[in-house]
Amino acid sequence: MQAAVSFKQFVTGGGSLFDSNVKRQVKCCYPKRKGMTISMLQPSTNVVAPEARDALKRALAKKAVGLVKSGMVVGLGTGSTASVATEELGKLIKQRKLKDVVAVGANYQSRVLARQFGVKTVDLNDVNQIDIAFDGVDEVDINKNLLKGGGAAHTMQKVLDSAAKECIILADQSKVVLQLGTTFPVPVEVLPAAISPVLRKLVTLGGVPEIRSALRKDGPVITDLGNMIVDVSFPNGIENPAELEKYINLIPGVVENGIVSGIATSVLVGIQGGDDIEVIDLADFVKIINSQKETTSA
Ligand SMILES: O=C[C@H](O)[C@H](O)[C@H](O)COP(=O)(O)O
Repeated sequence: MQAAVSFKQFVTGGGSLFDSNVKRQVKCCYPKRKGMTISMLQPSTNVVAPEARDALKRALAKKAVGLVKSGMVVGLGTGSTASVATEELGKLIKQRKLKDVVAVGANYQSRVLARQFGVKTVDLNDVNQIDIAFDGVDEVDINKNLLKGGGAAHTMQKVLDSAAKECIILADQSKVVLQLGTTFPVPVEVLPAAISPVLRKLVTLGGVPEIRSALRKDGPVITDLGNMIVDVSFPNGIENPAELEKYINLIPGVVENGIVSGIATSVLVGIQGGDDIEVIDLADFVKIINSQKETTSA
């Protein structure tokens, strides 16, 4: 918990699939799936109530760990969703439903949690490969481009996620957006000694950079890797995530940024309708949205 600089200052208008034109179309006629009234999705606000959010995270986590097989090396992401997945993984190991599973944690916190939940951790450099990685996300678009780094851990998350044969992203419905960068800034990890020139370069890319301040400590957030985090808002959203990801990383002094294109192999979306929770693939979620657009425009 270190974001003393509220993300709200970066909000440039809703970027959710349920906002803008799509919002009005989906609002009244969201279809039923398996008897579930998804019209309860509350598209007008696209806010998932905190109680529902916890239930969605749990459902996502259970679905994700169901993909793990005995003997696998698992990559553990960070954040509240990935933490629940670690907890669920620990349960399966404790119940002996999974054997010989080891995990690589993306940061200090994920390793601590793994040990707490009885998941054996190993160093990334001690394994030949990661079989499957789970991770949360701040935003995901319909092409599986991700925006990560709300917890300032995106650099090692990207290393783990890209090293994994399968990278499974866990997102509740509020994380799915039409365009990245509309509700979150892009976190950029920067060498402290290079902070000023990097800030200037980020402005030339059209960004509005702000150094992330620590909570309950004066001064900036310092990452597990000893660097600073600059949150860069893009007032019109991000048109080409893969391109911007590359351009930011080309700035000398930048360690890594939170745009993740071309790495997620699967995105699981947790949706809620009333008391019902369901986890579906992003592609199916998009199909539902598109079918509604067709229905309403017919
Ligand atoms: O650095 C943090 C990560 O990118 C998290 O995966 C992301 O912030 C999502 O976190 P949460 O699952 O708590 O919403």
